[in-house]
Amino acid sequence: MSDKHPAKWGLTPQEMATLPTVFSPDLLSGQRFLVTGGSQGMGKAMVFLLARLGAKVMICGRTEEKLARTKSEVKELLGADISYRAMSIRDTDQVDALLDATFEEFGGLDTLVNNAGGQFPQDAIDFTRKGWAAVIDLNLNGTWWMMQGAAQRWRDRGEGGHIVSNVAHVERGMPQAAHTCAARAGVIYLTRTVATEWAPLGIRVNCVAPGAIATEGLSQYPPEATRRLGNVNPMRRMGSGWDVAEGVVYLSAPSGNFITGEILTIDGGMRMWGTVWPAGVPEHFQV
Ligand SMILES: CCC/C=C/C(=O)SCCNC(=O)CCNC(=O)[C@H](O)C(C)(C)COP(=O)([O-])OP(=O)([O-])OC[C@H]1O[C@@H](n2cnc3c(N)ncnc32)[C@H](O)[C@@H]1OP(=O)([O-])[O-]
Ligand SMILES: NC(=O)C1=CN([C@@H]2O[C@H](COP(=O)(O)OP(=O)(O)OC[C@H]3O[C@@H](n4cnc5c(N)ncnc54)[C@H](OP(=O)(O)O)[C@@H]3O)[C@@H](O)[C@H]2O)C=CC1
Repeated sequence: MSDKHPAKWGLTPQEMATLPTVFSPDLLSGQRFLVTGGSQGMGKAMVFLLARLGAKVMICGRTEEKLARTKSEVKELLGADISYRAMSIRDTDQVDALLDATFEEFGGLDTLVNNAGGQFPQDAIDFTRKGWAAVIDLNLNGTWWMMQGAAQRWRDRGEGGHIVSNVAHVERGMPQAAHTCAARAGVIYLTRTVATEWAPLGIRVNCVAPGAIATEGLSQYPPEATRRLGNVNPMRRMGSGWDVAEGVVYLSAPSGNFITGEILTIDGGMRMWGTVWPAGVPEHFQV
């Protein structure tokens, strides 16, 4: 298990179109979703599942080509139309434009999924200021601009909504990813805070916290690190984007109506046992 290293990470569109789901096909009929980073990885699995359950979906990402490909795959395999907009969540003007376009096209929004994010593996002691700022800006600031912008629009329209942010399992820290650990901890505590502030507005706010999940995003990690990823939790296998997508649906559908301020951990038990070491295990920790 531990030395599994596929040539290509992630689920195929055909798998996402046919994987079994516990949810009924019309569960999200008429529900409107915005998924940031919906063009690959976990975000794309969410898009396929949401579309299969009848939701209207808007996605965004920086690369138009990947967004257009996802749209055409969803159309071809599911017969569903999704919308997209190329943008960066780090740019506040682009965040406003995306939210305005989504509310206008769909006549409102029911769930915002903050999934876009990422980082590079490095020892914290070597972070440059630019590298630190990039990871904080993407994962903490970008996520916050999306959260606040959606909540302001819901408040102004007198409507409620739901926010679910894809963070990471960070309870025991994240060696070689301290920047993203700090940013994700920030999102978790923003979630726990505004879940109370925004409850009177009818806005629920939650997170999903994945462990090691097989997605295209892992291709930017060194093989000596990714080879170990199937061995960093008690189940001794990686999760898939589908596992996380089903968690997002559980929180967003009526099953989540009384859930707010929650962090749903989807990690095969990694919070109890296993360490990722995304840049490779340092000599001191080798056993
Ligand atoms: C933890 C394991 C489990 C998790 C797995 C996943 O999340 S899988 C999902 C994984 N998916 C993703 O992560 C997807 C999204 N991630 C990204 O787009 C990038 O990782 C980003 C967040 C750094 C933004 O990048 P950008 O270019 O748009 O941003 P920018 O131009 O503002 O700042 C760039 C600066 O960042 C620095 N720097 C960058 N790389 C390295 C490095 N290898 N080494 C060292 N430093 C590095 C460097 O300072 C660089 O400046 P320079 O030296 O060029 O002047
Ligand atoms: N895979 C894993 O094991 C784990 C992943 N995570 C986190 O979960 C989330 C999803 O992970 P995963 O599916 O693996 O990631 P991927 O790298 O496969 O996908 C990331 C998505 O986010 C988009 N994106 C990146 N930067 C921006 C930006 N500035 N603005 C808008 N969109 C952006 C990407 O598109 P584009 O590049 O075109 O912008 C892409 O669609 C990320 O936050 C990740 O860090 C957390 C724990 C574990």
